[in-house]
Amino acid sequence: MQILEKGLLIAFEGIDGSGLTTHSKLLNEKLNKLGYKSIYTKEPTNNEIGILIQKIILDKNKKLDNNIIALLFAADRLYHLMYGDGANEGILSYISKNYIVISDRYKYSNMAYQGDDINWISQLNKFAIEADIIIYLDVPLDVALKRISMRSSVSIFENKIFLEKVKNRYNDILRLANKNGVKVVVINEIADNNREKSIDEVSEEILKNIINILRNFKK
Ligand SMILES: Nc1ncnc2c1ncn2[C@@H]1O[C@H](COP(=O)(O)OP(=O)(O)O)[C@@H](O)[C@H]1O
Ligand SMILES: Cc1cn([C@H]2C[C@H](O)[C@@H](COP(=O)(O)OP(=O)(O)O)O2)c(=O)[nH]c1=O
Repeated sequence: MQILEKGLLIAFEGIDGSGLTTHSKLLNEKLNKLGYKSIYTKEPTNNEIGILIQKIILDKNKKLDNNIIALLFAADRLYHLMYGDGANEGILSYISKNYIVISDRYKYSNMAYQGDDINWISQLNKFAIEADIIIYLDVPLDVALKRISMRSSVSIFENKIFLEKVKNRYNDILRLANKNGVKVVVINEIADNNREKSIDEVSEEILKNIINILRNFKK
C-alpha cells in the first residue's frame, strides 16, 4: 500500500467528449493497482442536488437561467465536498484519510460552462478547496463533437458554438488555477503527426505525469 503524507484532489477538466470519464476512471483503476488509496467521483454527482441537475441539463425544453444552473452546480459541489456524491463519503473526508480523490469535473467546469461572470462563479465556489492537480484533456472541437455524436442523450451544453466558448474560457481558468498553486497538467490528445492518440496512449501519459508528481510530493 502506498501511503501519502496528505490526501490529494485531482480534477479532470475539459470539454464534453474530451474523455474525462474514460480517463479519470482508468487513472483510478491504475493507481489502485499500484497500491494507492484512490477513489473516483464525478460532478454533477448522484446525490439529491446532482440528480436534479442531471434532469435539468438533459431536458432541452427546460431553458433555465444560466445563473440558476451555476448556483445548483456550486451547491452540488459543496454537498459533494462535505457529504459525498450519493455513493461515497465527502471529498474532504477522504482527503483527511490521505486518499487520492479523482473528480471527473470540479469547480473549474463551473467557471468554464457558467462563467459569463467568472468572478461571481469564483465567489460561489469560495468554500470549495482548490484541487491539487488539474488534468486538462486538450482535444480539438471537431474530435470531441464526433465522439459526442455517438451518444444517445445529449445535454444542453453539447453543441459546437457553446463548446467553442467553453474551450476558450479554459485557457484563463487554468492560468488562474496555476496562479493559485494548482499543478496543471495539459494532455494533448493529438500526436505530432495529427493522429488521434489511442485511449491507452493518453492513459499512460496521464499516469506517468501523476506518478512523477506523487514522487515529488513525497519529498
Ligand atoms: N483518446 C481517445 N481516443 C478515442 N476515443 C476516445 C478517447 N478518449 C475517449 N474516447 C471515447 O470518446 C467517448 C467520450 O468519452 P468520455 O470519457 O465519455 O468523454 P467525457 O466524459 O469527456 O464527455 C467515449 O466513447 C470514449 O470511449
Ligand atoms: C461540474 C459541472 C459540469 N457542467 C457540465 C459539463 C457537462 O456538459 C455536463 C455534464 O457533465 P458530464 O461530465 O458530461 O456528465 P456525464 O458524463 O454524466 O454526461 O455538466 C457544468 O456546466 N458545470 C459544472 O460545474
